[in-house]
Amino acid sequence: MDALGPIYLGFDLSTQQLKALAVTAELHVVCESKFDFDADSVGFTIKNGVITNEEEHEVYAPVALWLQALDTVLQSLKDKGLDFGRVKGISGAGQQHGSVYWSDAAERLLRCLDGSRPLAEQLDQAFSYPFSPNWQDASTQAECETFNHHLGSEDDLALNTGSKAHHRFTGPQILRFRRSHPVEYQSTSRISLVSSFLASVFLGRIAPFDISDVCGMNLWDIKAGTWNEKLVALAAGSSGLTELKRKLGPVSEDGSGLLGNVASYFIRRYHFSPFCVVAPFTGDNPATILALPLRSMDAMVSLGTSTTFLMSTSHYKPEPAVHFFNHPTTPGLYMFMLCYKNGGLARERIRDAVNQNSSAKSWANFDRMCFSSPPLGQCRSTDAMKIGLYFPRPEIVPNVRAGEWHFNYDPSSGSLTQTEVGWVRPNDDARAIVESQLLSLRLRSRDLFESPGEGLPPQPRRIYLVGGGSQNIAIAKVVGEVLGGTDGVYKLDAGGNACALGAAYKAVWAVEREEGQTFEELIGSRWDQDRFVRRIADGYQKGIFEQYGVAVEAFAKMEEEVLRQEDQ
Ligand SMILES: Nc1ncnc2c1ncn2[C@@H]1O[C@H](COP(=O)(O)OP(=O)(O)O)[C@@H](O)[C@H]1O
Ligand SMILES: O=C(CO)[C@@H](O)[C@H](O)COP(=O)(O)O
Repeated sequence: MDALGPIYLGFDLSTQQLKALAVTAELHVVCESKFDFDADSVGFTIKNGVITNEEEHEVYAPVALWLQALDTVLQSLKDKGLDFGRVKGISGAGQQHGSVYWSDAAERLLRCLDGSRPLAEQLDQAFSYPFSPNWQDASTQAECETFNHHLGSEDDLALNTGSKAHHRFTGPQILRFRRSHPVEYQSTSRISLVSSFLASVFLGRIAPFDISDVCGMNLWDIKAGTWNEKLVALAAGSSGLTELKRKLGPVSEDGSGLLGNVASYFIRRYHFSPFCVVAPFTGDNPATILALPLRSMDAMVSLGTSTTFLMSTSHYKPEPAVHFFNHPTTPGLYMFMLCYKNGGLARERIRDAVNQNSSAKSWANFDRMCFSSPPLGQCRSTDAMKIGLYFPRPEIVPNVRAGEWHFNYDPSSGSLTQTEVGWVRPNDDARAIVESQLLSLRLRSRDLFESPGEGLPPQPRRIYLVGGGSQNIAIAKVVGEVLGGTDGVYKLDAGGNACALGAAYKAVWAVEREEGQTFEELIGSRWDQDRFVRRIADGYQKGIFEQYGVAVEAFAKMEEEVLRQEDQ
């Protein structure tokens, strides 16, 4: 490793932590740090990084918490010996959809930051509202209904903006914010996404939206590359389209178009070079697909607080069950995504139940149950398949209330019964929750795949696991069994966080690319496959994959049944 060469920083401001990571121009990770919101913050009443108001289905986070996290994480990188003077470029990622409401004083306060005092203290007056709605928020059902009908149907909205209306998407959230906090809305000078908020702090002025993250708002017309004025006007209401467009500000259409130099605060306090530049920050999912040169039949499964399924594709085929975003670096490519609210925290609940709710947070018992239970709880092929749904929070796909459901499916008769007969709970739930989350991914992604070779059923070529849950080999094994993957299941072995890594690579590319050189070309040429990824589980296994093929149909029936019960 070149001890004096340039360094690039990547940040990930996600639900439960702020992570930071430094790489060399050769893509080697040299330093990492993280700030866990629950464990490390001082003065905030939060759980899993957020505040929940069950009555209103609101979930939100205090913006000041993130400022405290940023100073602490930078100090910790410094304490670990990182020489900020070598940092040539910074990029980052934020949990998607969350909005930050800046006050009239924001630009002045950002411009005049004093390097001797912490950010949180100085930016206290920079916000017209102190909280950011979190992606787990489910308070905007009425606003979503309005959005879905505004262009015709939810299919029309999906075609235009890449997604149908979702509770967490920023357009419906702004509409609700304006209605429920009219005074604060009025005194908002600018609105940022979490990604552009963090970029703004580094820049010392409010940054534009990123071309990929802007697609998580239900406001951006992806094909036209402009705001959809009908939708912006809907969110703006009588306060006016022009005013909301001013609050939203510009969109940075070039994923590599440098935003400017780092603010003097960081030069004085942490000794950054005045030549260090800030590249656009993007959403945490778009940044995750930049952690490796992803090929078209590869899939990524992010096992973070949310579970997401990500692919890079040149086909734009939005429909209400899925999401399409602009690719964060490459015009003409898109990111396909499925997103589930009940990911890591839902699995943790089963882990805790298996541990008999002791204070031990070990995954060992959960993993043992996953390894020892047969697929779908079937000891013999004539046994019923055990399938379930595990939603401690209201779910996104399908849009259903919080709850837990258990079913048995008889493959020979095709009959599905809601029952716990034959279930040994909570032990059987360990494998069943992982299977349930993966069957939903398989159901909704299966049309994207072609057969990878003669005699093989359509499936991904390679599956990459990222996020906190990717450390879990038992989960990885079930991933290969349910989703297949002719090349196997892999884990990133370069640094603890794919999303921050992707952001750091984005900074490398933005600064070092030659004229016209794409992200995939530059990162592909420096990518060291043997060092950066590790095969952790088998993928396609003939017989088991087909068994789950039957279970996918049962799973679809189960969802229909639960939705039918909801409608009654
Ligand atoms: N060994 C493990 N097995 C399964 N899940 C794990 C393991 N370690 C961490 N996790 C999960 O990872 C989640 C956090 O993932 P992370 O990607 O850091 O989240 P986020 O980016 O959303 O803040 C936790 O909620 C936890 O459930
Ligand atoms: O809402 C979405 C994507 O649409 C979530 O994926 C958030 O982007 C937050 O993800 P975590 O990294 O915190 O799980």
